[in-house]
Amino acid sequence: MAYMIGFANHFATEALDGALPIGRNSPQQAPYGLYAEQLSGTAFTAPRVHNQRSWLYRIRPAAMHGTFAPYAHPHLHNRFGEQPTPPDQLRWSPCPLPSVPTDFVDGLFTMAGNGAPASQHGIGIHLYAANASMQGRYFYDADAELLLVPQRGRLHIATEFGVLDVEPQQIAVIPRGVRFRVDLPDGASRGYVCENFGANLRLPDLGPIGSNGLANPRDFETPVARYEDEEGSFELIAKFQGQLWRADIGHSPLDVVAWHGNYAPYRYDLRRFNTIGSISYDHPDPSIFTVLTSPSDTPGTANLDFVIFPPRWLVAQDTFRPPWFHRNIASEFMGLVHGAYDAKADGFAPGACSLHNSMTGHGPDAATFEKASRADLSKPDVIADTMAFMFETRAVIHPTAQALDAPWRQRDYQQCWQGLRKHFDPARR
Ligand SMILES: O=C(O)Cc1cc(O)ccc1O
Ligand SMILES: [Fe+2]
Repeated sequence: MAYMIGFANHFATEALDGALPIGRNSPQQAPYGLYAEQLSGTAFTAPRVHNQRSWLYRIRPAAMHGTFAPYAHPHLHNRFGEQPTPPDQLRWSPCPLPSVPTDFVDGLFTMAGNGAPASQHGIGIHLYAANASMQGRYFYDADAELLLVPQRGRLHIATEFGVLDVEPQQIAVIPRGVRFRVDLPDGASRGYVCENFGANLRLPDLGPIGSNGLANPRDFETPVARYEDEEGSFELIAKFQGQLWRADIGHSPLDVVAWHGNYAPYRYDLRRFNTIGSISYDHPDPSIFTVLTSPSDTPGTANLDFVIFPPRWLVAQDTFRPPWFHRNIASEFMGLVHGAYDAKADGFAPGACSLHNSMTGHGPDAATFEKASRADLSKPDVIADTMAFMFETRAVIHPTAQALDAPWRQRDYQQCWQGLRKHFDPARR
């Protein structure tokens, strides 16, 4: 068994029998000559229900590496709102795949974001486009928990805690600080990354839905311990306070032989989401599709909601079934992993993204509106072959200058609503 099941369980796993000390975390001498090390993902004194930490039993402590020096990355940063943020609807075609060897770290491109790592709120939204596995280099993000949404190609993510294999329509979450290496078994690969500077992602409350539904805890998978005992001239890349740093490291930091605790990476297959919708009338708010949420200090007003639009039946009667026209105090960054999105007939291909900021009007394009307002509602409509998602956040999402200037930006995006005809006729009810 390569994975253990459950969301934020207290897991215990060892790659060598007896590597976990029994009955204490920090014995005078840990088994096999391992070093004991705690990794805390919440304040020591966070309420027990939210407290997350793990104990790692490793060949060398995480402190062993050279001095960090800035690592120049041309496209990755957290400087949001440096230039005016337009209230326009924004959309981008899929970003190009690299033409020269590029690994996951070098292939990151910052699209947008809000807040800041220093104040531990907000998010950074990035794309990655890469074609090479990380060779002799390891990465960690001290600023954020990472939500990875592959769109093309699988990711083989070797972490301190074990290995996560994810393919498009699955996601991976790497907690803040966890070191990892990304291998690309399929070559040219692409996807979305959300850096969550705020509270760690958790499952939303279900309220009147009851004790089952949406993303079920059993479907989250955390890797069993696996270690590398390797020495060499390697590189440790850190993201700290919005920029990258590099240090020499003489061994693989993925040297954890055993670990226990509830702060660990996990994966989830979006196709397992239990999608709930209206079986009478009206299209519900998209919060019904929340997979994971990062709460802010204001109840019900998330720092980040990760929302998906999976395959589903539309059966509502006397209802415009696709997403409605709307304006929202929250800001919405969307992507498409697979298939087509039911609010947009054209222009939103897998790998594309869109940004509808606070109070910016948006909704179905003209073609979708015309079709859905005449659809035969006596028949249920099944939306198959689709997997769109949204990073929704309470604060305005500032696109970066490089995103606004990107050649793959669709400067004519607004045109998709210009064909909406005037139907108003005071003589007709
Ligand atoms: O804007 C969008 O396409 C996302 C969205 C979908 C939906 O079903 C309802 C609201 C909403 O913001
Ligand atoms: Fe929306």
